[in-house]
This record gives sequence, structure tokens and C-alpha cells, in this order.
Amino acid sequence: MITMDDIVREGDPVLRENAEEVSLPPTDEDKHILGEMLQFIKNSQDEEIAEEYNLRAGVGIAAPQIGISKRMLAVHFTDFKDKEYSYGLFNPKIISHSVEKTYLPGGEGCLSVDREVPGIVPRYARITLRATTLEGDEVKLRLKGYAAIVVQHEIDHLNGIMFYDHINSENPQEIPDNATSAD
Ligand SMILES: CNC(=O)c1cccc(C)c1Nc1nc(N2CCN(c3ccccc3Cl)CC2)nc(N2CSC[C@H]2C(=O)NC)n1
Ligand code: NI
Repeated sequence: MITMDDIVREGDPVLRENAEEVSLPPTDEDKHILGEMLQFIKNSQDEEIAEEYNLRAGVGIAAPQIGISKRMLAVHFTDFKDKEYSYGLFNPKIISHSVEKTYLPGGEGCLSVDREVPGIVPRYARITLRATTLEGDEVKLRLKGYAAIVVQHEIDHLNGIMFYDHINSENPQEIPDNATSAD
């Protein structure tokens, strides 16, 4: 199982690399890894397991965060409208997005960042995504609000971008004019 010991922390160059496309159909090894990533996220949200294995809670993880520079990510969460999202995705690609932006009022956290980095992280409010799921289906997902934020945070990891790269260093709490809070 994946534990916090497998999570690469900021400073490791793999987090600043452009991850490689996964060749499709995915190999059994790639499917196993992505399945383990999804299981880690579920475990991190289970009070007993998280306590037992000292896991930090997250709703998403990208392969570079376990030292694998491949375009794979896993998300598992319920959004503010109680819609469940549980996906392992290969080669996710944002094919269109809104002009409007959104953000988490509490800022963002990252399993690879062992410190609080306060500030508003502006993200597209709505995205349309193409990807291949863990089950091998090619999907086109239209995401908004929290789901859009989480997936953009994880796709950033595939492009060597950390959430704090988006924070306005002059005024971290500044809310961009075309941004509304996700809640
Ligand atoms: C510094 N301030 C903050 O972190 C922050 C502070 C307040 C509010 C928010 C909303 C913040 N922000 C933030 N909170 C989260 N969680 C809320 C708690 N939750 C969770 C915790 C326990 C059990 C189950 C679960 Cl579900 C896990 C997820 N997650 C992310 N991110 C950024 S997008 C990827 C995602 C991620 O998985 N990060 C590890 N940001
Ligand atoms: Ni992260």
C-alpha cells in the first residue's frame, strides 16, 4: 500500500518535471499503480486507516507525487452538492475551460507540501476534460466548482506546477476580479 513514506516532498525535481504520456492501452503495471493511488486517497479519508498508518487526508494525488513521472492521477471526493467523484485517470487533458475563475476560500493544501502556504489559488471555474479511466474507457468530463479545482490541482502536478505558483506574491489574499468562491 502507498503510505506517506512514498510521497515525494517539494524540492524533489520530479515535482517540477513535465510527466510523460502513458502509452494506451495501459499496462497491468500502470493500472496497478493507478489503482494503488486511488486506494491511498480513499485510505487517507478513512479515520481508522489514516490513524493506523498516519496518512494525511487528501482528495487527489498525481503520479509524480509518488516519484513516477507519468500522466496519471486519482481523485476521490464528494463536492459541495454531494456529488461523488472517484476516478483514476490516464493522460487527462483540459480541452476547454471557462474564462471565469474560482477558488477555495481556505486556500489549498498539497500532500507534497509540509507547510501552510496561505493565499488564493485562482483556477478555471469550469473545465472540459478528456481522459482514459482506470477501467479503460475514454471519457469527456465537464467539471465545475470543487471538482474543477481538485482536478486542475492534480493536472498541475503533471506539468511541474505547484499550487503556490498561482498565488499572487504581492497580495496573496487578493481575489481576481473574474473569480467567485467555490462553495
Ligand atoms: C491550507 N489550507 C487548506 O488546505 C484548507 C483549509 C480549509 C479548507 C480547505 C478547503 C483547504 N484546502 C484544501 N483542503 C483539502 N482537503 C480538505 C480536507 N479533506 C479531508 C480531511 C479529513 C478527512 C477527509 C477529507 Cl476529504 C482533504 C482535502 N484539500 C485541498 N486540496 C487542494 S486541491 C487538492 C486538495 C488536496 O487533496 N490536498 C491535499 N485543499
Ligand atoms: Ni498537490
